[in-house]
Amino acid sequence: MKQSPMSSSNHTSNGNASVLPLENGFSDSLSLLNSEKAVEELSQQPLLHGIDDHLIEFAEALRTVAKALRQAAEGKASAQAEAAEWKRKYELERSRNLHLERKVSSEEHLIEDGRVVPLTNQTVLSDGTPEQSERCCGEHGICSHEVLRDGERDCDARVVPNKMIRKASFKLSWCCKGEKSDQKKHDVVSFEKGNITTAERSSKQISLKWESPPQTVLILTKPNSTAVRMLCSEMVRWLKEQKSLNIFVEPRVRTELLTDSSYYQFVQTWENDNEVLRLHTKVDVVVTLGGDGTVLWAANMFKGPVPPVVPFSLGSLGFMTPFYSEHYKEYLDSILRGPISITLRHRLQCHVIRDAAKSDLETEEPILVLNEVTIDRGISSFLSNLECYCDNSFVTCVQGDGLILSTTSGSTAYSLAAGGSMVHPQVPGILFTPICPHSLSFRPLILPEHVTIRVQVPFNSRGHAWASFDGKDRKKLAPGDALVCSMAPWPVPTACQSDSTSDFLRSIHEGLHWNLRKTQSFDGPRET
Ligand SMILES: NC(=O)c1ccc[n+]([C@@H]2O[C@H](COP(=O)([O-])OP(=O)(O)OC[C@H]3O[C@@H](n4cnc5c(N)ncnc54)[C@H](O)[C@@H]3O)[C@@H](O)[C@H]2O)c1
Ligand SMILES: Nc1ncnc2c1ncn2[C@@H]1O[C@H](COP(=O)(O)OP(=O)(O)OP(=O)(O)O)[C@@H](O)[C@H]1O
Repeated sequence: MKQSPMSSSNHTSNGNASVLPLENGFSDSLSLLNSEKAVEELSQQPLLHGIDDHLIEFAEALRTVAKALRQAAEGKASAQAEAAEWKRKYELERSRNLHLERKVSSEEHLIEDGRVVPLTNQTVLSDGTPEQSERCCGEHGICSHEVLRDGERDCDARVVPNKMIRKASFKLSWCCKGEKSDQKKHDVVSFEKGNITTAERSSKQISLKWESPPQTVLILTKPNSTAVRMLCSEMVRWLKEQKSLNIFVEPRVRTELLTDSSYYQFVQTWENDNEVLRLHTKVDVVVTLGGDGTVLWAANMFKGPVPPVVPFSLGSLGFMTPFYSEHYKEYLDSILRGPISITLRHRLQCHVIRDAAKSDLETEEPILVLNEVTIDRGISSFLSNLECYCDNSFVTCVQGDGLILSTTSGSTAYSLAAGGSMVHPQVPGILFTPICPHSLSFRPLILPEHVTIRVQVPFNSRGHAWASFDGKDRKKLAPGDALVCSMAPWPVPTACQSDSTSDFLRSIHEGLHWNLRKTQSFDGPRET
């Protein structure tokens, strides 16, 4: 339809306030009305001889279309008129406020050395009007940090315009489990002038740059695999001869290497658990050869800080193993040079507190998990009954097969199988996923990383519960026992093949064939 020459005007020819210009591709209502009139005129002209029924039908159709368009335009016109009315009211209110503002600030002067000085920190322009120094949102915007002025209302609800309201100032502080810590204050959030702004992201792609060259590598391997064993001996030789590195392996692997050849005498190992506890002080890089289970194994060896882990894929799935073993030389070459993109995989720290314990501090050795801790009914045939608390607030009572408390790295493992969401490993959070809950309304939760979760086996529970850690180390929980779980201070830094996000997406595509569907054919019904 042709645009009416008057379509950009806000007024009709009879001077009535009408329709504002339309911005959605329609012509304005006036042109629609004109079209309808034209159709009307056309249809009322006497039929010329020879014009057949088609023309009548055509005119009827045009009239219907024009009528529909007119109705649409009228609807839009009334909405726009209403908007215009609101805008007018807003402008009126705004100019009244500005007027009051000027009045108040002119009353707020004090005499200093015989000069008139404004009380506020506003600059006064040459004409005496105060300059709006914080007008950052454009002419019609209201910013939260602007000083808002308002009036008190008298008993007849009339505005008495003399009271000035300022935004209250405040301070933010950070605390976790009762302890105050302002360390992150200016890293992540700023709160200058009463405005809270996220200055930085709390989690980012992390890059590791060596400040001195790595010297010692620990190689951990999946047992009972010929392919892994062959690759391990080849890699040890290359790292020694080409990179002159110190090499540590597990006692089992050293024995295997020496069975193959006495050449491997230089390979180091440990003799007892105490030496394992001190490994992080000697090892610069950990290489894993296996699947996800080997990465879990490596994480489990470090009860405190973990050196960067380079996971090579020699398993079937490999969500945490982005490196292809065929290209190990190129990968290791670039990793030893740095910088490396890493994913900081958070771990959960779990404590079992027995009923007999006098306080929550009396716990068994903490256990760190990279994937999850599972509390289930084990071999018991009874429904498990678990009372759950988050920072001492009651969450729910899980009645079903059990509960999974998972890290975001573990979100693609058991938690996924139990219906939990898949979460990017760099997202800080704890997944709370029930296993076969006997309830129609239970849904998995994701809780923030700073909380402490307590799972209590109630005294009235019919059976025991069993806790397992990354699928291992089962511990029996009797009625009255509890498991307390929070984020551990030592994450597992795993090297990325490209970056944390690309590696995560590639693993869910390749590992799970996530959302793989044949593309719908072009051939078929289509919108016209
Ligand atoms: N129903 C289930 O899905 C189920 C049941 C029990 C245990 N698990 C998982 O197995 C893990 C132990 O792994 P394992 O290799 O020692 O035992 P495993 O040899 O029995 O392998 C379990 C499978 O889980 C995969 N897996 C492990 N961690 C993963 C992760 N973060 N993301 C995606 N997949 C992952 C492994 O690749 C493997 O295919 C447990 O932590 C638990 O998450 C899953
Ligand atoms: N160094 C190790 N010593 C003892 N056991 C290990 C070691 N590395 C891995 N395992 C165990 O071996 C099992 C299998 O390991 P992993 O998951 O790495 O291989 P996979 O099962 O072939 O891989 P995928 O799960 O991808 O198919 C796991 O239960 C894991 O705990």
